[in-house]
Amino acid sequence: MAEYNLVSECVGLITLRNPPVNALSAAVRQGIVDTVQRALSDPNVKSVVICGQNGIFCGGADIKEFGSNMTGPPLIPMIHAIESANKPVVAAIEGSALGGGLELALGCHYRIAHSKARLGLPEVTLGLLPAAGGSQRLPRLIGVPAALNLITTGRHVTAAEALQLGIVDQVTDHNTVDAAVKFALSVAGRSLGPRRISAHPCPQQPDLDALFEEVMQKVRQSARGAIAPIACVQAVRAAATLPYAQGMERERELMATLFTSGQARALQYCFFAERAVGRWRMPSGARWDTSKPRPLHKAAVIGLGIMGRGITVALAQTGLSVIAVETQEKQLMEAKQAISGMLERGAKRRGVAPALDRVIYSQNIQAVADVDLVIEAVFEDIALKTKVFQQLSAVCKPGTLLCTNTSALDVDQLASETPNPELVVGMHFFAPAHVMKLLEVVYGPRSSPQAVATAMQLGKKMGKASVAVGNCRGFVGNRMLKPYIEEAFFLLEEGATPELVDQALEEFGFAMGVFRMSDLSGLDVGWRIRKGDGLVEPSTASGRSTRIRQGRRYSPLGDLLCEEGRFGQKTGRGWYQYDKPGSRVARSDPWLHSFLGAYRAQHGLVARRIDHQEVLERCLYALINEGFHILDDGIAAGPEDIDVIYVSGYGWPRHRGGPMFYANMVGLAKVLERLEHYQQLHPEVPHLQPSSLLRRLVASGSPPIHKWGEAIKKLHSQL
Ligand SMILES: CCCCCCCCCCCCC/C=C/C(=O)SCCNC(=O)CCNC(=O)[C@H](O)C(C)(C)COP(=O)(O)OP(=O)(O)OC[C@H]1O[C@@H](n2cnc3c(N)ncnc32)[C@H](O)[C@@H]1OP(=O)(O)O
Repeated sequence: MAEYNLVSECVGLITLRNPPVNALSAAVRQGIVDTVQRALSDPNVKSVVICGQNGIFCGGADIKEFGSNMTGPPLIPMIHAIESANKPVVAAIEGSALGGGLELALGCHYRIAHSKARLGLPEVTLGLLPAAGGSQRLPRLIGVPAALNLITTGRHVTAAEALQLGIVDQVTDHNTVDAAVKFALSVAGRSLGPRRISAHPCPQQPDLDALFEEVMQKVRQSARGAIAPIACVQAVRAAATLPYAQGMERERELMATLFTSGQARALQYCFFAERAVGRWRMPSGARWDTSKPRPLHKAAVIGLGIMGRGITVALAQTGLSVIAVETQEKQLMEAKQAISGMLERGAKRRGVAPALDRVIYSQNIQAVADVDLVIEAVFEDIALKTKVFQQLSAVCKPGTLLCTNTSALDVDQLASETPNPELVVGMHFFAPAHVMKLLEVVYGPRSSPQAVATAMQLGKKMGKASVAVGNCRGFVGNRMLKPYIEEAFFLLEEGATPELVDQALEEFGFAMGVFRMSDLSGLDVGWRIRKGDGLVEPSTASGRSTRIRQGRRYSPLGDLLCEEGRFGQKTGRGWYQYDKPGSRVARSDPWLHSFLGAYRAQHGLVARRIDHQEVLERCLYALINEGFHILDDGIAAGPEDIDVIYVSGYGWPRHRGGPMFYANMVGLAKVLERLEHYQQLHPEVPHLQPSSLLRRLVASGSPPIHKWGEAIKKLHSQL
């Protein structure tokens, strides 16, 4: 919908009205077509201003329409009609002008932006390209290199940067619509030819071929198999080399390939999934919209190792006062230096003053007496954490929320050690905590809805994808990682190499294969956990029986490497070799290959040829299968929660939508069939046994992913 008013006697003011972001739905497009026509045909109107209601210009095309039959006037002719108008049209940009919203503004003759506005062409993040002329107009307006940067990354720019680049004509700190109306009055009657961007030639660029070759190479590398960034480069190339009309034709062709692609579906699913996880709910019936978060002013972090330092930085950057506690003086001084450095670097990047004085350092846990929330980040040891929780319960004022940054320990057990278990939740950060996007907020059966709401809101303020999950071993992310890693170990026993497994996973789109990731995070982490679980045994024994532990297949390969002191990057040796400890470039290691050969010989294993498909099926389907168990157990509220966790915290390629979305794309029946196949071959591997939820979903006709929630409820009620 678009509203029309005549203001200042001769300016036609068109206001887009489609809350919350004034997306260009069919009704809005129709409204724009009608109101523009009205303004142009009214002889009293000398110029036109387009703005959006509620302080936001336009969030772009209506993404929800993409999956359906699109009706209403198409965007491209609508924008052409504005550009070819014989009266000046000014875009008054407040809040956001994104995607189709910015393309609409580029069709206007002038653009005035509020200083707090943000502009961008983020279509690439949805698996698309700016196909309402954006890929053709932006390079003509700001030149090829800058346009390539914006279009291939989808990044949003501030009004100041937009002014510098030449995207907007004026920036105001005052009322943007008033400024635009004033501006529109001042340009009434001026020649519009030079203001029509489509009529501009693209600014000359020396050695265009070399530029595009270089950009294409970079984009291919960072795209990890995503097709939209490549199509974006091709579209900008068309703008640089073809007349406008032919460039538009090329833009349309490229968009046609992207529009119906699985990648676009996956990326748009991720967009909505990220928003859906904010609408959390607990099995108790508590929900996001009925649970009020507690206001937070002061927080504390206990334990200033790597995690505690990152958490302190993340808290201080949200504007909270933080008491950072570390009992050992030397560690406290080291942490203070490290935290100050991180805050200074972060502030420099964001162009703000560092929040150094927001952090107070103390060796004494008594210093946290008056904080609203504490995040405990001491060593991962249940006895130590229990002690800290007991101390906190005695020290903190009544009502202080007690959060534990554990990655695997039982949040409910910790809660039971405190007099107020309802105040306890897990906040599982990922290292480095001030950088990584993911936060698992873990609730136990006794966590209060308010405690969960507060932790979720805090995560959002930190800019994290916060996902509320139930309490179980490994929560969601690490629980699903276990079968994935185990399958990778089994594949090595059967004849694969770390290089082969990693290559298959990286070609699939993972940032890093499982073995490179293991080298980065340290092999000793898993070793310690397996020791704690009583799985690690002396390495001298051989034969099949030593590879069955606690009644299931077990591979001691990781343990054997640790016994050799090969902990990964930090020791310069792991599944790969490195130039020196701490170095990041993984090189194939002949020692490892002969070690694998000797291991197979010792255990009577005959290496066979393993292809990429088997690697993907065994590692990914085992992980997905665990995801179905998690849904069945009610640990994650829906497949979106699992997918957001995997995309934002575990390097799962976003253009494949997350593991559960991927299973839906592959087909549940196919996933089930392959799991059954591998389970027959490896009966001693329980994680290959298809989950009963997967079986039930297939039996009920494999509903599409957005219907799983309903199906799960129905299946549970039939049990
Ligand atoms: C057969 C072949 C045919 C081929 C040819 C096809 C022709 C088609 C041609 C079409 C050409 C189109 C070219 C243009 C494409 C686009 O414009 S794509 C959209 C680009 N825009 C974006 O990516 C912006 C997305 N939105 C945001 O980044 C943020 O929402 C925001 C605008 C910055 C606001 O942020 P915030 O205040 O934090 O609010 P949110 O929580 O993010 O959002 C609030 C709710 O609004 C929903 N929403 C946001 N944007 C859109 C949108 N563009 N469309 C629909 N809905 C949107 C969002 O989902 C939230 O709602 P809930 O999910 O219900 O919470």
